[in-house]
This record gives sequence, C-alpha cells and structure tokens, in this order.
Amino acid sequence: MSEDSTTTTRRTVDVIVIGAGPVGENAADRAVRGGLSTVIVERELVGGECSYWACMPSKALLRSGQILRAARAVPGAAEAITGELDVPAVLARRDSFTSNWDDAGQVRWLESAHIDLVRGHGRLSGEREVTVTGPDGEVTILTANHAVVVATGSIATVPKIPGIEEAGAWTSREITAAQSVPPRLAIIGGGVVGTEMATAFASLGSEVTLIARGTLLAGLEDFAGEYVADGLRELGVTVHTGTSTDRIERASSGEVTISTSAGEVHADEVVVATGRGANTRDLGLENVGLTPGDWLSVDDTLLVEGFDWLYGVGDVNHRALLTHQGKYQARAAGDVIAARASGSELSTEPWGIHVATADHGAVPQVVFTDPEVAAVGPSAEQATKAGYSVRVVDYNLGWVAGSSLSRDGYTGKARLVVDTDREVILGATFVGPEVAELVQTATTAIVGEIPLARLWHAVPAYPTVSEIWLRLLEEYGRPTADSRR
Ligand SMILES: Cc1cc2nc3c(=O)[nH]c(=O)nc-3n(C[C@H](O)[C@H](O)[C@H](O)COP(=O)(O)OP(=O)(O)OC[C@H]3O[C@@H](n4cnc5c(N)ncnc54)[C@H](O)[C@@H]3O)c2cc1C
Ligand SMILES: NC(=O)c1ccc[n+]([C@@H]2O[C@H](COP(=O)([O-])OP(=O)(O)OC[C@H]3O[C@@H](n4cnc5c(N)ncnc54)[C@H](O)[C@@H]3O)[C@@H](O)[C@H]2O)c1
Repeated sequence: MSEDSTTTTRRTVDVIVIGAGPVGENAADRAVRGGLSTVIVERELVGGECSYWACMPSKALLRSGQILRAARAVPGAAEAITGELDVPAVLARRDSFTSNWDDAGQVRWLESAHIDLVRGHGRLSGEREVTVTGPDGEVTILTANHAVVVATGSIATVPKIPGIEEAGAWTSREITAAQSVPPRLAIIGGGVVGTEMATAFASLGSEVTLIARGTLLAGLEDFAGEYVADGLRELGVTVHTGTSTDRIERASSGEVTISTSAGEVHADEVVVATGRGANTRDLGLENVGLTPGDWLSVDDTLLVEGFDWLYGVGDVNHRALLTHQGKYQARAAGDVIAARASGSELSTEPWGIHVATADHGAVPQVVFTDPEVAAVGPSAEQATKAGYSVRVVDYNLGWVAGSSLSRDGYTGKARLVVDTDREVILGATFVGPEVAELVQTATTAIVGEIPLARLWHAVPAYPTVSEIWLRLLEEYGRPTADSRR
C-alpha cells in the first residue's frame, strides 16, 4: 500500500493502554471491570516479553534439569535414571509454553475480557492522545476520555564493548528462544538472567562460561550469589567474578573470542545479560514534555509525576522489573483509573486499594538457579542503610528434617532480617534446592507486619521444609511478655 493511500481512523475510548504484556493486560482488565471502555495497543505479540522471551521460556528451559538433579539426589529414584536430558524434548516443551510464538490464545483472552486490540506501534501524540501506526501503515488516532497507561516494558541493554555488535551477541531474546544448544556458550553479566541461563544451558549440555564484573546476584544477600556460584561450578560452569570484558571478536570460522581481564574465553555464542533499559525511546514522550528513553517516574497510584491522565506501570516505571510486581501495580492502576473516572472515593493511604505500597519493601523474587534463591524485602545491609535497628537470624536449611528428606546432601541457608524495635520481619532470603515456595509466607508476614510473637503460633507441618520458620524463630528467641509491652 502506498503512503498516500493509507487510511486514518479516529476513535475515542475511556482508557488507552500501550503495550499488551502481562502488565498492560492486567491494567486493561481492571479498567474494563471498572466499567470503562478500553483499547490496548500492541506492536508485537500480545502477552509481551514475559510470555515469549523471558519468564515462560526461561523457566521451561530450567525445569527439566532441575527435576533430573532432584531425582538423582534421592537413592532409589537415582538408580532409575539411566540417561541424560532429552534436549529436543526440553526445547519442544519450551516451544509449547510460548505457544510457538503465536499469540492467538492471548488474543482470545482479550476478547473474552472485552478489551479491544489495536495492532501497531503506539506513540503519544498529545494530551490523552495516542497515534498507532499499524503493520500496513494504517494510522489510528486514539483519544482517551480518562487515561493513557504506558506498559511498554523494558529492553536489554547492550554495553559498548568493542566488537559486540559485529560478533552478533545474543540478548535474553535469542537465548530464551534458541532452537539448538550451542556447544560452548559465554554469558556476560552475573545477574538474574545470566545465572539462570548459565544453569539452563549447562544442564542442556553447553560448556558455559559466565563472566561477571562483580559478584553474582548483587543486591541480594551476599550468600545467595556465593551459593549460586558454587552450584554453577558443580554443574560444570566456569565462573569468572570480578572480571571485565574488553573486546569480542567472531572469526570467519564462527568462533567467538572474548577478551577478559581473566584471559580469553572461546565460545560458539555469546550472550549479554547486563540489565535492562526503559522501552520508551520511540514512544512520543517528547510530545508530552518527557524525555525519550527515560524510565517513567510515578507516584504510588502509578500516575506519572506531573500528569493527571498518564500512568506508567510495570517495567517501564523501574520500580521492580518483575512480572508479578508489574501486574500488582496494574491492578492498582486499573482500579484507581476507574475510581477517578467515576468520582468514587480513593483509597491511597499506605496499603490502600489504589496504591502499590508493596513496591517499597515487600517485593518477592525467585531466581530459578540450582540452588534457587527466594527473597523478599531488603537485605540486612539495605535495611541497616535505611535506618532500621536490625537483627539478622541465620539458619542452615539442610538441618531441617523436611529438607534432608527431600534429597540427600541438601545444602542451603535461610536468613531473616528483623526490625528489633517492632519485632517484625523486614526481609527474608532462602537459598537451597526448590525453596521458591517458601517466600510467600515471608511476604505475608512482612506485608501483614505480623509480630514474631504471633508467628510462633503459625505452626509449620512436620516434616516439611517450612519448618525452617520454626527454627528461625527459635534462633531469634521467643519474645517475652515483657518485651511485648
Ligand atoms: C530472560 C528473562 C526472564 C525473566 N523471568 C522472570 C521471571 O521468572 N519472573 C518474573 O517475575 N519476571 C521475570 N522477568 C522479568 C519480566 O519479563 C518483566 O518484568 C515483565 O515482562 C514486564 O512486563 P511488562 O508488561 O511491563 O513489559 P513487557 O512484558 O516487556 O511487555 C511490553 C509490551 O509492550 C509492547 N510495546 C512496547 N512498546 C510499544 C509501543 N510503542 N506500541 C505498542 N506496543 C509496544 C511490547 O511489544 C510488549 O509486548 C524476566 C525477564 C527476562 C529478560
Ligand atoms: N526469575 C526472575 O524473577 C527473573 C529472571 C530473569 C530476569 N528477571 C528480571 O529481569 C531484570 C534484568 O535481568 P538482568 O540479569 O539482565 O539484569 P540484572 O540487573 O539482574 O543483572 C545485570 C548484571 O550485569 C552486570 N553488568 C551491567 N553492565 C555491565 C557491563 N557493561 N559489563 C559487564 N557486566 C555488566 C551487572 O553488574 C549485573 O551483574 C532483572 O532486574 C530481574 O528483575 C527476573
């Protein structure tokens, strides 16, 4: 279709959501449930990064290796394991979790939720206005009666390492969608993506080298990164910490050479996993007085600072780059937009209905390495820096009956960060095989500000791994009647 013959359509709706990732979908859903007509704009696949190139494929790639190692650690089951991972079957299972990168199922969900989809690239073109350029160049100018929600997520940042582009370095997109397993894989970045993908591809048979400029999983308790480094080494991964990457070169043979401060690393593919940037470069931010490429700074109702109609939810506001936290924000944003539209009373006090208070100190995260890391709230260092009177309580997870029953040679560690003034938990970290499910109890205790004295009455079943809670409380010591006054 020539440029001249492109059509322009104008539509007015109550709410426009740009980006149909998990966060945009939830914001739109809540707005519709609040009685508002809502259009969602998506330029790629409905379901976003999480569904096709992040959470789902990465966890599918990790699960088979995890379950195999778990079985190998239990005599009786171990003897029944006579082979290695079936790599094509693992990749096929990953493909099924991404629906083969087809969003028909998610589109059906939008329809069932009464959310209108406009496919194309959306840009803010004025107050409450979004101009969408469709796949064939057709233009839709959308005007919102009430709100525009930006939920465009984040994109991988690629550091300026000489030769990185020419070498065709992969990002999280290519590694999570890989159709074969590179025999030798180098990963730059010791964060969550780097450690998870090193775990997955070592399990799938790659010879993996992980190059981290600092420690692993910085920002979490130090012992988390240390356990994960040990776990990776046990899987055969070469882990270089405190190592800079100076240059990358791909030879005509296809081999990639990475020059680092620890020497040369040779690989078939190299992945950069060095963090994320705001997906706002081509969003028309300049048309509303904001700067392209910036994260959107929002208040606790997710309103972009200085606006009464523009919201930023999920990765794009940089509060917590996690699907569950973005969806939590989206529920608050959709509900507050509906409340503001109808003139209903707002509930914006901390922990109110229309605010994302948990973003400030109760964000749970699971790193699906082996061992896993499950953490919520600040680390001991972060809590101390924030001015709390802190006591740290540590316990060896391997000493809990449920852990030792779950597998032989269980090693792991748990930590509570306690606010000694109020005797409530601020943060918790669990590191060990399959600890993911432990974190929700800690999140509940933190959000509920449940006094330790009351937690003594929350009795974990015997013999489960959850008995770590009892051990941690005993380690802290039972608050006395005096201390509770
Ligand atoms: C490898 C990897 C693994 C991860 N694993 C986990 C995990 O296990 N658990 C977890 O909680 N988090 C995980 N994350 C983080 C998680 O993927 C993000 O927090 C989540 O995807 C954010 O959701 P979102 O809706 O804000 O953005 P996205 O999922 O990025 O969705 C944004 C959508 O907006 C669209 N879009 C962008 N700009 C425009 C535009 N101008 N017009 C129209 N559409 C546009 C995009 O095409 C996309 O569909 C992982 C991340 C990575 C990279
Ligand atoms: N299981 C999960 O919940 C999960 C899984 C994957 C990703 N995520 C989310 O996705 C986000 C992005 O993950 P990520 O691993 O890309 O980021 P990250 O922030 O976790 O780690 C980035 C790492 O790259 C290093 N780095 C940064 N710049 C560098 C450079 N120029 N050279 C060398 N190293 C450099 C940092 O020191 C850090 O170790 C995370 O914030 C996380 O919240 C979550």
